[in-house]
Amino acid sequence: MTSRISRVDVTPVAFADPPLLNVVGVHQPWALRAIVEVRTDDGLVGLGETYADEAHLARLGAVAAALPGHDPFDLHELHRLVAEVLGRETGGAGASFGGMLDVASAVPTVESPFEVACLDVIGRATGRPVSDLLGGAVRDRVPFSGYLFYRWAAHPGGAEDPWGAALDPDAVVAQARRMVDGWGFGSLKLKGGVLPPEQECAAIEALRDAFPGVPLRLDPNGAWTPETSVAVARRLTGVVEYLEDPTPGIDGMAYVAARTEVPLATNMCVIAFEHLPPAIAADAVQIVLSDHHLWGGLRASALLGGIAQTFGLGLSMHSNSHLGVSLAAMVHLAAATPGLTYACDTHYPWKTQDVVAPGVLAFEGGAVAVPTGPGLGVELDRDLLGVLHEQYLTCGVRRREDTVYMRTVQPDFVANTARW
Ligand SMILES: O=C([O-])[C@@H](O)[C@@H](O)[C@H](O)[C@@H](O)C(=O)[O-]
Ligand SMILES: [Mg+2]
Repeated sequence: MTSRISRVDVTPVAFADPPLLNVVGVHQPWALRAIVEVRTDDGLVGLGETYADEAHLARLGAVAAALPGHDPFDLHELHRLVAEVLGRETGGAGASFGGMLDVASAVPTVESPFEVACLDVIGRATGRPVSDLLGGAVRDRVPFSGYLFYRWAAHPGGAEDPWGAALDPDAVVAQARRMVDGWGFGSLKLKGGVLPPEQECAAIEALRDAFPGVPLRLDPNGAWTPETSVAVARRLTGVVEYLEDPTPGIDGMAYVAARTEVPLATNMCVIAFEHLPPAIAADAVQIVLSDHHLWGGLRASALLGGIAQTFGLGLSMHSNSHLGVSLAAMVHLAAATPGLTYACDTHYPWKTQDVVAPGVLAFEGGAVAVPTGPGLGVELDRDLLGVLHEQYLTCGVRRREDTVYMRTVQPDFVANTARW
């Protein structure tokens, strides 16, 4: 008998998030995610994880309601169904995530967690890890970079966590030390766009002095003008392995790229397949950060890997605040993508709660071993899922709003890109 999808659950969850600063503001006390469970009539359950802003949740719910009766192996049909449901529900509107990432079509972001969950089902049905379904793992451990943030010691009115404030080079180095000692990261990324570029360059130079030979990245999320970006690139030539989104847009990045030897990376101006031709034609970026949540799932991200290789682009991986289901999916994808040669980003060390049972995903030497069990290789802990869902119900946060939250502290805060 062909297995059919019998039920799909989408559970919004909230987990405590520290006050991490970025160009659009500051992380709220709660980060939201949605956990997708695809059940089949032969008793399998596949997992996916995605954003949980209200509008996204409504779209996920509409697709979840349409999935029962469909074949979990038929991923082309899944794509067609998502496009049909969203066309009906939203007229094909785009979507926005966190004030930084705007996509012209919501289809890829909505399709992604269902595709991951179906691949988890297929892996469980066939007894093969998801990395095998993507062509096979070319590495058995996936290296990640330590993701450093400028941050406050505590949320307004909240308790301090063990990390403390980080608003100058010494504190950034101390944060990096904690990341390297605790997780073993062999490369470091600083989220910039928070302080004037001069101060962020000084922090990178302090990291270079404290961690000689460790690859470094700076990502101001488009906070600088093209001219400022060129000046920063000149200063940090030979210091950073790449500059990520120094300035907004393909044209701005192309202007900078033509004037520096420092490779430019992006998870902002190339976030969908239609952005690749103009970016490649303009030679705007040398490295694309893939992200299966945004690009339409694991197979679409593997396709991106192939296109990147064809056109000589490097490949790295983008992260947003996430839990263990996403980490497992990221690890399988990175393991099965030969051209993904840069350490992946992850926000994982910043969270203190999860929904997956501990044990499978562990950082050793800054890398996570690729799970070898069937599917994603991780299981939901239903008690933890319940706790994080309850937190969602009571926390009051319904969408990521870094700028709105920042204005509760600094009313005149302006979240403008290219501000310096
Ligand atoms: O978590 C953050 O504040 C990051 O700034 C995130 O929103 C970005 O999407 C991301 O990590 C990036 O690399 O641009
Ligand atoms: Mg980035």
